Amino acid sequence: MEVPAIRTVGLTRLYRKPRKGWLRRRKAEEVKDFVALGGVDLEVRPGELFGLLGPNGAGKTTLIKILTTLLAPTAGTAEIDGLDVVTHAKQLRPIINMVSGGETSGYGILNVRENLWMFSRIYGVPNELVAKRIDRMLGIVGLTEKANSRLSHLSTGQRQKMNFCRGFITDPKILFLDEPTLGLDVTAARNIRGFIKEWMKENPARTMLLTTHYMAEADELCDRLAIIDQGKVLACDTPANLKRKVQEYPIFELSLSPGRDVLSDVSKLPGVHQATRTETPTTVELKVALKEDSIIGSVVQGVIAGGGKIQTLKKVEPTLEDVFIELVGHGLG
Ligand SMILES: Nc1ncnc2c1ncn2[C@@H]1O[C@H](COP(=O)(O)OP(=O)(O)OP(=O)(O)O)[C@@H](O)[C@H]1O
Repeated sequence: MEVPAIRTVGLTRLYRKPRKGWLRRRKAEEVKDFVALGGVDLEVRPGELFGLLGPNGAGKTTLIKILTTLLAPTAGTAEIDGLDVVTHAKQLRPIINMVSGGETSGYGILNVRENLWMFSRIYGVPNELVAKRIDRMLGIVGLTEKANSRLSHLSTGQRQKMNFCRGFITDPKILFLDEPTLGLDVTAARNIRGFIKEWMKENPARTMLLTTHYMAEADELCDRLAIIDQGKVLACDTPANLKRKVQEYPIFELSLSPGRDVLSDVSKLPGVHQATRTETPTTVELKVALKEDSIIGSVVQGVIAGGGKIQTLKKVEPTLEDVFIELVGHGLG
């Protein structure tokens, strides 16, 4: 039987949250446990590019930290390539690597090439391979010109690119990417997504677990994904199957001029399954999932009666955000 690349059973992590006055009186009854992960069961197959999609605070980083042996679970088990993250941490560390968006790793006084060389050698990458891999990765992220610049002289985005390189140069069997495109410009993020796909195709034995709260990124990259909120997995499937689940409700997007909030009026109309509102500096976007197409007539009337001014109206295909809204009743933002 195939050994799963990642397997968790009832994985739970509590954080001790000090209540007010904790510094003065640290009594047991004043400390309340916070459930960051509440019994997560997951199985990722070898070769899969698996996504974790969830809002801020959902538990994604906590899960990745446990899987990469940086944090101990409170209960449940987690295995990487058949090795338990607690009892076999030492054996599994050489086959994994992790990139965390927004993380500042490396030494400021070393330049980019020296930092990458150091991390590769710590992992035991043969010296003759290191230079080649560093050059390739720097080229991919567009950092070749900064190879000899000190880390402390790089911008935040450039450091993030170096972090990204660091994750790949050890050629891990299982790679964890926590928000890899966080804070990167559009072109850099696109290049990185392209490289992620290419890297996975290069060797079918590689597995990747990626967290993101960019839905388009999850949709574009992931073979399967788990939607996670408040420490629980709400759904787990391919992006296409997840979207199919919400296809029974036609979805319309109305762009309105800023003005009175008509969301609650629209939500109460018969035949409206879900309604959400997003504000941009110039417009208000109203998204409605309806029991059937014909209901849109009463939605338009309801918006106008409520004082809303409609700029555009279109029917749209469901996105992963619609799946998320269906599952938790609000958007990811
Ligand atoms: N060291 C800690 N002590 C107490 N609570 C913590 C700690 N680390 C995380 N938490 C809490 O656990 C929950 C999950 O946090 P986590 O960082 O795993 O979320 P996330 O899904 O990665 O969020 P984001 O997208 O914002 O990075 C949050 O409510 C957070 O406040």
